[in-house]
Amino acid sequence: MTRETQLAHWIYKGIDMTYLPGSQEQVAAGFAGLAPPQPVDGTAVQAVSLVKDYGKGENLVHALRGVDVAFQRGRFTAIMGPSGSGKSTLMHTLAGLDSATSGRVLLYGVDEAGQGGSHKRSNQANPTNLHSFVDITKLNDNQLTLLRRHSIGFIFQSFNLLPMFTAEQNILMPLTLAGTKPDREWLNLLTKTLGLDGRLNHRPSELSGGQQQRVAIARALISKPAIVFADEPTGNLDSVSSAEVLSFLKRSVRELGQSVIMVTHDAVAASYADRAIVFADGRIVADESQPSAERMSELLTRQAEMVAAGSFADQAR
Ligand SMILES: Nc1ncnc2c1ncn2[C@@H]1O[C@H](COP(=O)(O)OP(=O)(O)OP(=O)(O)O)[C@@H](O)[C@H]1O
Repeated sequence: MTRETQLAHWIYKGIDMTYLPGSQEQVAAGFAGLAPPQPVDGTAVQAVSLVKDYGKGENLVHALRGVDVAFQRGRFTAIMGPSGSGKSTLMHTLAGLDSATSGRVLLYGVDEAGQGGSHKRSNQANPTNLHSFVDITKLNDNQLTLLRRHSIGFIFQSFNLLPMFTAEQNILMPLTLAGTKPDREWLNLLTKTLGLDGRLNHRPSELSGGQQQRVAIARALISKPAIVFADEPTGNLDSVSSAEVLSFLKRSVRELGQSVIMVTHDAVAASYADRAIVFADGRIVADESQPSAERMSELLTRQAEMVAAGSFADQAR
């Protein structure tokens, strides 16, 4: 089982999905004793001095070396960088799938029950209470489960749909597991925007790769999450399906007000984003707005050359 499949299993199928009623007290414990952060207008999620080390002694690896970055609401951000630079670690730590060694991860627009703000009642993702936040590094496992279920959407490279269920059942899975009724209007808007009308009764094996990924996008958006994380969402798709999926991700940001952070190796995929961050050796080394494929290729080539020249070798581990 790959790490990605394990994560998907954990999020959508595993014991972690045992229904837990979302009580105020459960999650409120995660807010106790927190100093207010420096609010950055329009921030969806923010890493503050985020450090992640793996292993110990000779095996110590500094995957994140004190990362400070804020991701805006209603924006599409790409994270790029050479293999092993820390992209997945950042995403997993921001999403509460991996614990931080030190630092904070502030998720904004989430109320004290970890269930998102007033955006839950509208067809837009933007919460009105911009300054309500949770430091997810302070939450326990049950609190993180609730938070992920209600406020975070995930899109994986290998779709991770459940083969025995229809497209509609897969889309509704996060709500089914949470014991929540679907907002039919939102479901209709999502399936229409994603071009899934007429495909809802099909099982994953009856859908193309691109269609399966669009079902996975709808599943990620169905709970109107505060933030959506996409890990190489086009990694298993041909160029036509990739372009389709990236256009839908862009539309979900433009038209549905969603906030998307995508890890990708593909400079063309990054060019669909409003902003692209380049990672190297656990640090941000470039931050581009309105990235072009050419500019991102150039930055990635430069980083690859630095890795090949051993520029990070003295800091390795
Ligand atoms: N569970 C783990 N245990 C030990 N080291 C790990 C673990 N996960 C990641 N690392 C190490 O942390 C560093 C960052 O890894 P990470 O997977 O975040 O990089 P990445 O940029 O996402 O790479 P890729 O593009 O290849 O997926 C690497 O040196 C990696 O070997």
